[in-house]
Parts: sequence; C-alpha cells; structure tokens
Amino acid sequence: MSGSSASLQPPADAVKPVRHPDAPAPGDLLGAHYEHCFGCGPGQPHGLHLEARAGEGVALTAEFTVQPAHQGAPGLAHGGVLATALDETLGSLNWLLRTVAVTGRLETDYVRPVPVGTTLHLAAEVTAVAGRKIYSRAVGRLDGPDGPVAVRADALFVEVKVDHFIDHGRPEEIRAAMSDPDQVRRARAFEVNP
Ligand SMILES: CCCCCCCC/C=C\CCCCCCCC(=O)SCCNC(=O)CCNC(=O)[C@H](O)C(C)(C)COP(=O)(O)OP(=O)(O)OC[C@H]1O[C@@H](n2cnc3c(N)ncnc32)[C@H](O)[C@@H]1OP(=O)(O)O
Repeated sequence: MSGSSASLQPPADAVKPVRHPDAPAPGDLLGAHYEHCFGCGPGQPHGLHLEARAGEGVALTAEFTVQPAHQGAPGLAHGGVLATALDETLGSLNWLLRTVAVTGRLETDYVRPVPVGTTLHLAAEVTAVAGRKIYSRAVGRLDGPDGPVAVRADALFVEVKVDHFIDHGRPEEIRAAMSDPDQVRRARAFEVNP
C-alpha cells in the first residue's frame, strides 16, 4: 500500500522548482552540510555517511551502505535509520535550491527489507514549491540505481533562516559551528539567493 496524505499534496498555486544558477553541477558530490550530522557528517562514527551527488534539474542521487550499527532486526536495517537516509537525501536537495529548509513532514513506505551490507541507491527530487513549502519525494533501491524499490518517501520541507539553528541549537555546538569558517561558508552557501 502507498499514497501520501492530503497535507503532502501541493496546493493549486504551487510552482515548479527552480534550480539555482549557482547550484553544484550535475555529477558533483554535494559534501556534508555539517561535520557532525548523523546523516552525512564524516565526524559521526556510527552515522550513515550518506554521499549525495547533484543530478539534473532539482534532483539528486545518493548512496548509503548499511553498517552493523544500523540494525533493527538481526542482519536488517532499522526502519528509523532508513527514514533517516530518506530524510537526509531529501534534505540534500537544499543544495540545488540554495535554500535552507527543514523537514516538516516525512511519510515513508517500507517495501522490502534491507540487509546489513547493502548499498541503498537513493534518488530524490523536488516536485513543487509553494511559498516556504517545498514538496519532494525520494526512493531507495537495492542492487543498483535501477534495482528493486526498498523504501519510498514523500515529504514537505519548510524554508527557514539560518537563525532557526542559532536560536534552537544547543549553544556549545552553535558556538563551535560559528567559529568554524568552513561551516559558516557552507551555511552561507544556502542563503545566497539571486
Ligand atoms: C553558522 C551556524 C549555523 C549552522 C547552520 C548549519 C547549516 C544547515 C544547513 C542545512 C540544514 C539542513 C538540515 C537537513 C537535515 C535533514 C533534514 C532534517 O532532518 S531537519 C530536522 C527535523 N525537522 C525539524 O526539526 C523541524 C521542526 N519544526 C519546525 O521547526 C517548525 O514546525 C517548521 C519550521 C517546520 C514550521 O514552523 P514555522 O512556524 O516556521 O511555520 P508554519 O507556519 O508552522 O508552517 C509553514 C507552512 O508549512 C506547513 N506545515 C508545517 N509543518 C507541516 C506539517 N508537518 N505537515 C503539513 N504542513 C506543514 C504549515 O501548515 C504552513 O503552511 P501555510 O503557509 O499555512 O500554507
């Protein structure tokens, strides 16, 4: 069974997403938005270390290999970890819009179990934008980019200012992030609009 709820249907005044002119070129690795991000950060030993690559338009692909630390049932990926992989992949679309946005709603279908050791091949795209609301979807496949579907998600991201993180994040991590010029550069890269 699948099908997303009414709140994930774009409204009548929604428009097509526009790829930012300074978005990374198709094929480019997007890199981590934050060193300690559980989804993409190199500084998280048990994190997903998801690697996303820009596609054409407002779309991308990503890969994530399920590690023993990601188990739910013996030898199988935890559903919450798979939702994280989908969330992170969808969040990476921010790089192509050059907009900072956070997940408001994420609906996930689990279609096939995902064994430890599997590389999940993910693909995501923005389908519509309505004001601050960004509608997107993602799919994760086994055995390669054209393999059988294991997981799917529909999502609504909501645009926020960088202040969202500064206002709500724990002060010690915010202080460390703000004193790291590379982190500040990455945060700025999202907020430069045409
Ligand atoms: C230099 C130092 C700083 C460093 C910075 C680092 C750089 C960072 C760069 C990039 C970060 C990317 C990170 C990606 C990580 C992966 C993605 C995640 O996991 S994000 C974490 C999980 N998500 C949250 O924690 C959100 C928690 N929720 C909230 O904060 C708020 O609820 C928020 C912002 C989502 C909305 O709150 P409102 O007060 O701003 O806006 P309202 O008016 O409530 O909503 C706006 C519109 O969206 C709809 N909406 C909101 N939530 C909805 C929902 N759950 N379902 C349906 N519609 C929803 C509303 O109905 C409204 O629609 P109508 O304009 O009236 O048509």
